[in-house]
Amino acid sequence: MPEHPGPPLTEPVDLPRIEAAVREILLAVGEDPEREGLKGTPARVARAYEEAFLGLREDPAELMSTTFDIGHEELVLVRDVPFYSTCEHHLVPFFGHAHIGYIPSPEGRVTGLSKLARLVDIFAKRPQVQEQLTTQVVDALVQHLTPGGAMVVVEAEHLCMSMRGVSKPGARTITSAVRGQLRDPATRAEAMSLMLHGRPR
Ligand SMILES: Nc1nc2c(ncn2[C@@H]2O[C@H](COP(=O)(O)OP(=O)(O)OP(=O)(O)O)[C@@H](O)[C@H]2O)c(=O)[nH]1
Ligand SMILES: [Zn+2]
Repeated sequence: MPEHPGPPLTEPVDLPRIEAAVREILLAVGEDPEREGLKGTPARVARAYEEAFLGLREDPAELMSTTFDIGHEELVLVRDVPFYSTCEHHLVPFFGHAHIGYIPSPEGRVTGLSKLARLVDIFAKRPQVQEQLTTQVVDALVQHLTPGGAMVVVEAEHLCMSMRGVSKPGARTITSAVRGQLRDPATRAEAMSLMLHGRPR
């Protein structure tokens, strides 16, 4: 599969295959998959992965097809959108908040605010790295809304850095991706301060 998002997958998740794999993992760590507490686990994990990777089967183009003719050509910003994603290196969660801004253009389109939050979920619900999540959201805005500018900032904690490995709970990673007019330093600074103003440290 390409690193960059391809078309949405049409085949459903192969739940029995995940179940078999989870059973193998349990056996490999020395557990008994037949014991009472673990009996339903492979099936539960399969459903949990299906949910965690829903975004592989969702289409950003379809989501962004609801648009309005509002005639607003100033910054639109939705901030503090919570998300949960899955680190593609360790298959453990990373989670936090996304801030999404864009400047509509006369030749472009304005979409519903909820669609910006849904767009984050479409890309978060895939095996991901934070940088790629950030650029995929901003590039989808550019592709589907043809805005004057677009900017996405993602703040997240990675459980692969908190609960294991380097063990640094509380460390937060901030990534940003900026396109078009929002690359102008003054506009970018304004958007960034609106995105991060008053956030708890
Ligand atoms: N750039 C980037 N790195 C990430 C992200 N999520 C996890 N990582 C890093 O991916 C790296 C994988 O490193 P490896 O050395 O292959 O794996 P590892 O031995 O498990 O590394 P440690 O996590 O340091 O124990 C780690 O440094 C993680 O912190 C992400 O979203 N973006
Ligand atoms: Zn990781």
